[in-house]
Amino acid sequence: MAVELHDLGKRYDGGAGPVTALDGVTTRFAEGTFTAVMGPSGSGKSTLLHCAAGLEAPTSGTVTIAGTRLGDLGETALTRLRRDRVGFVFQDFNLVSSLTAAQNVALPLRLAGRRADDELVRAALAEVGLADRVGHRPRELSGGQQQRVAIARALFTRPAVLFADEPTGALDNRTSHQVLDLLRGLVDRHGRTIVMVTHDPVAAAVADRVVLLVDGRITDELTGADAATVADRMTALERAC
Ligand SMILES: Nc1ncnc2c1ncn2[C@@H]1O[C@H](COP(=O)(O)OP(=O)(O)OP(=O)(O)O)[C@@H](O)[C@H]1O
Repeated sequence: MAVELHDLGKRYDGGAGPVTALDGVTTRFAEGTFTAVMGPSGSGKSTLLHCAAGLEAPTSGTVTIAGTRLGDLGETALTRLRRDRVGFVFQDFNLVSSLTAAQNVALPLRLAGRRADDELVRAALAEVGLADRVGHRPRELSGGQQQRVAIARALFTRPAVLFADEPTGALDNRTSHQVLDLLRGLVDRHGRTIVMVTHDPVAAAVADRVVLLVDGRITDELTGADAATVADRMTALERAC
């Protein structure tokens, strides 16, 4: 199993009073599967992704990635696991503007004091369809191409799972489709495991499974649903909230 979440809870004790962002989430993301996480605004989707990726510590419950329980790790081991076993892509790409596509892909390894093999970097960019953009800087790339560089960077260490938080949120429809096709192909052709937060039923329908969150709890799941079915379920959820 790529990722297992057991009875995950997350509470924020902010100035405005405590907020329960996750309330007993139990689920699993199997290797070679594509899962979308949906839910109304504030339902805990980003918190779920951050806790599952080890970017934030849950208040209770456990996260297990490729057989390793994150709560058992010290800070150094957790940093290493996050770097080597977890990929993360964000809505706004988070590329370094002064670096080329290839340098951006190699950056996490370089920051860890390791060298990235040029051929492997080139292959990673080829895997996302950017073999001819290796030397381009982010401003010389379209939004969709920048997101593909971010995906290549996230996958470079061959992580057990790729988490994507609204990866198509900043892209137009056509470019979104290209990025979603790429993600689907990474699962189908390369056996990657992807967990993606999205508001978009069309994006969610590309996944094998859609997990629906309400008030920090998983309330429903859909398997193999088309965009219309996902949209109907979301509308029903939002009406009930
Ligand atoms: N750092 C924080 N401090 C306090 N409360 C927080 C913090 N981060 C998130 N929350 C709260 O936790 C709840 C879940 O937030 P989260 O961002 O996970 O929701 P979301 O489903 O991703 O929302 P959206 O779709 O609007 O991005 C919200 O009520 C939010 O206000």
